[in-house]
Amino acid sequence: MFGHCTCEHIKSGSTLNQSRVDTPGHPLAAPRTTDNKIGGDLLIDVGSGPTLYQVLSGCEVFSKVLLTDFLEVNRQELKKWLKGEGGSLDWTPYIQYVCKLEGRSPSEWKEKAARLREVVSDVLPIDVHRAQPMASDALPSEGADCLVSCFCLESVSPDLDTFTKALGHIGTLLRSEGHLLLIGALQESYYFGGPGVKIPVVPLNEAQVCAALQDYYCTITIPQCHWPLQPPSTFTHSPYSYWAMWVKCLA
Ligand SMILES: C[S@@+](CC[C@H](N)C(=O)[O-])C[C@H]1O[C@@H](n2cnc3c(N)ncnc32)[C@H](O)[C@@H]1O
Repeated sequence: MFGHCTCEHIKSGSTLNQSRVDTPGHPLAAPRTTDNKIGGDLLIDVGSGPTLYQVLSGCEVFSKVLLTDFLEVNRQELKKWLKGEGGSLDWTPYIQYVCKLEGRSPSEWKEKAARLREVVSDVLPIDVHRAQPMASDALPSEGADCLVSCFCLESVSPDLDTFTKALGHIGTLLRSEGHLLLIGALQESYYFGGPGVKIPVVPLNEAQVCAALQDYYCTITIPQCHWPLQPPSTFTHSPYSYWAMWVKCLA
């Protein structure tokens, strides 16, 4: 089954490490640390899983954030953290680290956690394989100002064609000229969601991802940015890099 990584896998420690945010020029920190003027009313995180690192900077520059996932168990984990319930994943070191990336004091982490809890308005179901991935009343008719999606599309798509279509489906959630912030792994064919839980991934190269994007999006505002996994990952064989791109959407 593609992409069914849950909080139990994450808690086992195999899918989460600081390399996901510990990266020079990490695009998730970029809204606050570069000249790129990304921000607005609504940010949707596509395929959140049970994780929050991907919206730790975005929550500062959007007034509303929607988290989404296919699996109820992941949505429940996110809701647990948002409600401050015990037993949820501890995001403190990540929040402190992102504060540092943003040039703030790590001691400001509590303010960031409070801001995140304030702006996340819901955690909703999504299926990127459907032409309408979310319920029609889940977002404003004009669409979101920005989408972020991390390690989702390639891990839930069995082949390039499905990946490409999924990119088009999520584009329907985005307003005209909104931004898509896409992060993923290149040349990855599997990752370990937990000990012994091998999850298949469609291996993609940069040219394939760019071609798929060009089917639906335009104006690549920041070209692709590659960075090595540091430290080398124990949960994937993806050789050297994650991949990121910011794209403006066609109407
Ligand atoms: C590799 S995980 C990535 C999670 C998170 N974004 C991260 O960076 O750690 C892929 C996520 O996609 C979700 N997923 C599986 N099938 C999906 C689908 N058809 N549509 C949207 N998300 C799906 C899984 O539940 C899982 O949380």
